[in-house]
Amino acid sequence: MRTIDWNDESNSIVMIDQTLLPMEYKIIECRTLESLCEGITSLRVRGAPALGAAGAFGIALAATLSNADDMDILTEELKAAAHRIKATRPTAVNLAWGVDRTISAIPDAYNLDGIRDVVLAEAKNIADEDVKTNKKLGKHGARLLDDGDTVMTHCNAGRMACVDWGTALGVIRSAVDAGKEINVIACETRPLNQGGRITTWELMQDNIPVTLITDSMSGHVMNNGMVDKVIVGADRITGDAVFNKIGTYTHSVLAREHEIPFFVAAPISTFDPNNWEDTVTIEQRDSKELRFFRDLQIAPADVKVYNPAFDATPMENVTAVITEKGVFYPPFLLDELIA
Ligand SMILES: CSC[C@H]1O[C@H](OP(=O)(O)O)[C@H](O)[C@@H]1O
Repeated sequence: MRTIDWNDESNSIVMIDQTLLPMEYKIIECRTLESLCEGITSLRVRGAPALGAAGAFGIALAATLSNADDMDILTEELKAAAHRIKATRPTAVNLAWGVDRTISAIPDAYNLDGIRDVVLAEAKNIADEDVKTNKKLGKHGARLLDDGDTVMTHCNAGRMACVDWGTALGVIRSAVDAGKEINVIACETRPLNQGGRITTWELMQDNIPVTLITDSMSGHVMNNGMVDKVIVGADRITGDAVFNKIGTYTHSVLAREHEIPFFVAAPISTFDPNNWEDTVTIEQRDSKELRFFRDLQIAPADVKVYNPAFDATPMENVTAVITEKGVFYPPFLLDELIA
């Protein structure tokens, strides 16, 4: 089962509900645009490439559900759906990229059913391409890892953050496939613990050795020579910064201090040449995520909370960016890289 897919029989979106992992593996179906948007905002589906596919399938779902009897009306409805989907999470550029690329297929249609067909075909193309892209990216990145390396990662940039295979974990999987022994240190990644819940679960399923640590331990493990390389995913890459899960910046500073290579693995669709660090919106999430873990209260119910979902890592802290087109070493010109 891919992380997210289209069900041709019910004309709906199916996805693994990641909020339940690792305790429960449950596949859910989104039959309405609102249920998809809820799934995105609640992180039932999450991770930049997976959000790209979710946005694309969201347009296909809106087209399928529409009762419009006119191409222009349907087109306007899909543009409204695009706006609604993009509003769910502002930082991961892939969400808007997947929506916009699917909407851009509409002019290829000659009638109402044609619109429904072309947007669904484009969404399926985006999903299929993501898997191929991650495998290419993984092979490029695998050459940067040495046999016996211990690699630290943050959050989840595995197959659950993509349609399949993964980006940061895709590099690790490709290195293991190439016969290299790789040990992973996974940071739990508060407050939603994508690392502790999902990365560990993925790697244990693949029999890749993984050790879970708290985010606050990263300096200690680096200072004690326990980390050979750091590899993370990304939600948006601008010319001057990498936007990724909160805590990534901290690890990058520590890696630089300890002269440990800090790699970012991301497809070209995560690159954003139109923005800079100071123009990107960082998603602010609900205070409840810090006051409670699931239903367990872990802080005063009325304590003031600051809960940004992402931070910005300056490109000068990044050793290399790994993409499906190859490995790029900063400083590089974004326009040339994505051309
Ligand atoms: C391969 S992109 C994964 C990227 O997305 C995650 O954020 P979220 O779990 O909030 O969607 C995190 O930043 C990962 O590095």
